[in-house]
Amino acid sequence: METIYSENHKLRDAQTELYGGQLVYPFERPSRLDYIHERLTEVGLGPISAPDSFGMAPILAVHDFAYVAFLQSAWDRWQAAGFEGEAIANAWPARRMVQTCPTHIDGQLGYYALAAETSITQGTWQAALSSAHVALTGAERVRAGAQSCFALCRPPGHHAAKDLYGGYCFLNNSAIAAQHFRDNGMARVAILDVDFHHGNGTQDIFYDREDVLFVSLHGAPEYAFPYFLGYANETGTGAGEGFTLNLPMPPGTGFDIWRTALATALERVAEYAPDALIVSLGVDSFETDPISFFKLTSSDFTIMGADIAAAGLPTLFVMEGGYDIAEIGINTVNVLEGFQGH
Ligand SMILES: NCCCNCCCCCS
Ligand SMILES: [Zn+2]
Repeated sequence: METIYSENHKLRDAQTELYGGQLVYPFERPSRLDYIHERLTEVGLGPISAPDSFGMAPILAVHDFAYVAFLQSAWDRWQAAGFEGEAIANAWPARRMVQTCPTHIDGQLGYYALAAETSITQGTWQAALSSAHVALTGAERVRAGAQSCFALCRPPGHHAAKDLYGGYCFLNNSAIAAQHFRDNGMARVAILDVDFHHGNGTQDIFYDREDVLFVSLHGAPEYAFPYFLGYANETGTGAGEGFTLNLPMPPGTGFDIWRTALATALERVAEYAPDALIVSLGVDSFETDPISFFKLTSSDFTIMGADIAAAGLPTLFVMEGGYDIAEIGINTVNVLEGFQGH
């Protein structure tokens, strides 16, 4: 299986994350991809190729123009406003307040942020754009006939909505790839999100549409970020009714239960009969992930890959989360090796 990868991810080098009332070194850090890259090379999964550029059109096919303009200028405007630290949202349009975008950058951060843990820094925009181009390049490989491809994306994307960032995400790489498939001849695309966290952004982007099926396995929102989306009763709206399937699971869930949910998810995908499958591949369902609460083992990820392969669909894997850094390489590549059958 070919991997698409760019060193540009290192431009996203935030030094602070708000966690437990402290500013800590971010869980979503550049070294995550070093461990995956090292493991890919170690097992010889396949060629590792640089992304092509796709400009801004595929980004703007998913994300609002004003939101993209905000992302592009936020760091410079934050610095110009005289703030010392990294750009972190701290005021939101809460209940019964107006959803009007303020002029000041400090207000705009809160208008566009869904969570406070994710800072914006110098290079964040460039890294996010490059990450989307990694996903688009992988999509092009699948469109050209590859049975599978791995888009080693960083920063991740599945929490980002058309006009929302947070959960370490700025541009929704999987959604951008899905829209690219739709804009280039594919009638139906399925997105399977196996990251521990609900892909609220991906769900939101396609929620009223029947041409993209969204299925997610995740920590129950009563207990897990993003907390405010991902319930089983969210099934789509309008034309999209029935084209969102959420499979939330409680703290402590192990692979026996998780795999049953995967089977349910894949049944829905088979019934939908898409032209391609995009897997939002987060491996934070791992038993010792520091910010999650599922109990999958490294060998479970191999089985996960094999189960997904059984769907028999052209498959684009898009890297999302995974924060047990020492094990992220093994766990991620186990999925891909399991998918390939060895
Ligand atoms: N107390 C946990 C806060 C989690 N904050 C964001 C997690 C984003 C995961 C992306 S895959
Ligand atoms: Zn996650």
